[in-house]
Amino acid sequence: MLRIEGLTVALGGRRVLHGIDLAVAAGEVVALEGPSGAGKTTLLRAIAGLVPVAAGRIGRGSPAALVFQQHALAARLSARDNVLVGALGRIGFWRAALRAWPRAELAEAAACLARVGLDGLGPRRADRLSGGQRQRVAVARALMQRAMLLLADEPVASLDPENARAVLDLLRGLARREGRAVLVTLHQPDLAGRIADRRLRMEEGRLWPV
Ligand SMILES: Nc1ncnc2c1ncn2[C@@H]1O[C@H](COP(=O)(O)OP(=O)(O)OP(=O)(O)O)[C@@H](O)[C@H]1O
Repeated sequence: MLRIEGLTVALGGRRVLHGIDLAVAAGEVVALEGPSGAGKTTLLRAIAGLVPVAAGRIGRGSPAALVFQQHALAARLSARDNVLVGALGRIGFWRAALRAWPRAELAEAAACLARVGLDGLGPRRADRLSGGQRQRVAVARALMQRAMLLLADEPVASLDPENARAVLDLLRGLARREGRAVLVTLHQPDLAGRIADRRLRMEEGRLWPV
């Protein structure tokens, strides 16, 4: 699903990633650990096509969807409308702005919310959801993008242990049941051990097995 070879990225004139090699298979969960500033976020952003690549190549078997740790939702929009943002690429800006969502997209958004355990919470404003529920909406939006490659950057950093486990179990289930590839950065080794098939450590822009 993802194959990276010799990926080098420079930001602000400084090399941040040094010749990264990494493959993630369909159905696999890979956890990225490592100190702050090591380059984990930069790697996910490069895979998503958000930062320029200085050297190397990134092969994707599917579009990638990013799930951020926080500030990921439009606070004043409903959970459902936040999920529908994931369909913007298919629908186009003006139809979305006019709220002229095709019926099939509305049904798909409801199904995505149900798959993350938020059945019935579609109409609720994002800022009236709990932290765990918000993170589930962010995952539902990634599903709405129909991405088979999920890139989750500290998806549970702001959650209590119980909600953190629930969100990670959700990501793991999406890999297991639906064959999605998941690359997730995590600060807590215990959580990485719980979710990951494989754990990697990033230090100063290089990857090592844990
Ligand atoms: N836009 C930018 N311009 C210049 N340097 C940047 C930019 N963004 C990040 N960096 C630098 O790149 C390095 C890697 O940052 P990155 O955010 O990828 O680390 P990280 O491992 O995700 O850290 P954290 O765990 O704190 O999120 C850091 O030294 C950072 O200062």
